[in-house]
Amino acid sequence: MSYTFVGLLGVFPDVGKHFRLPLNQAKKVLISTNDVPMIAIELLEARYNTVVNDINTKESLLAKVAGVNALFCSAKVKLDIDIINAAGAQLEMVGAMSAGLDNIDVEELKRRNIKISNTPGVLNAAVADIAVLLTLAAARRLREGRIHIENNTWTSNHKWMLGRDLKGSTVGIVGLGEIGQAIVKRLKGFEVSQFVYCGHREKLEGKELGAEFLTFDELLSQSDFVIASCPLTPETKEMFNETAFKKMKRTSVFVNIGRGGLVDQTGLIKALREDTIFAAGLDVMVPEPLSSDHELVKLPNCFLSPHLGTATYQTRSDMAKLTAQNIIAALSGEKLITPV
Ligand SMILES: O=CC(=O)O
Repeated sequence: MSYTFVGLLGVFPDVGKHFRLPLNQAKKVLISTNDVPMIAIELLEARYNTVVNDINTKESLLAKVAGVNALFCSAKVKLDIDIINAAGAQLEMVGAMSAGLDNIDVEELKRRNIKISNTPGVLNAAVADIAVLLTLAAARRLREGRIHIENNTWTSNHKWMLGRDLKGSTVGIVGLGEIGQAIVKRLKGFEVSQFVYCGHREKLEGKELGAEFLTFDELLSQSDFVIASCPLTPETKEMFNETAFKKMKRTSVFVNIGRGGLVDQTGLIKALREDTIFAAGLDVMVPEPLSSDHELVKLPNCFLSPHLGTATYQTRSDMAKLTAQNIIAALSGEKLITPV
């Protein structure tokens, strides 16, 4: 590169975008969803033969994935062994624009030495904010209150619509990963009296946050708020079932920002209907999207949000950029930024 051109880049950084030749047109990247923030598309298009498609079914992914070196994927379609086989032996990298990997056959990808990345870190704040929102909304009966306004049944009575306090409460975090820790940091401002958590092992971060490590059963019976912030794995599948809800306090609030599959929804519906627990706030459920006539939608003590955990402009943009940067690292033979 000439000094003049390098100098020009310093003064007009955008010039590089127009003059830079694709580094490797021979490498093919498939972005499997067309709703990805532009930043990621631009980063990849500038370097590789990049195809953007809106893929919503397994059949269309099977048809489009053949011959790609890297796949930028969203959670719309399960990435199973059929897709991996259809891609072909040249597949080097799968970049997931999500923290959760329950939709991807990670084991099979690893067995074939295909690199994988996800997007931890950049989404912690947004997801933790939603957890706080759901905790407060469920505890203070926001859905029920709204129904009363709509039905003209708003009552002035000192015993009407009483909720549960975070102040002085015990909050139990199931899965004290980065998101769980971000939730604790936020809730500290609400004068919670004790934080407890459970998971595979006691963590230094738990000690630093002043949270006590308990077994799952101890956490259920001692917590006023139980917040699920763990990944969905065969081990955690439906861990919140009828038995678990029975171990919780009748006054307790259950919040889920992990995955819908963590919950046996029939058990949850029963617990909410029979006042085994006080209320629930869910950002994730099964299936997604949930149909409007689903029992969970009808329950007044269940506050739902449609999987909005990472849905902010900044977070989605950061997730897309990180996914693209991981793909670039993989295709350049460099270390991934956030490998799985
Ligand atoms: O649910 C969102 C994610 O896993 O990123």
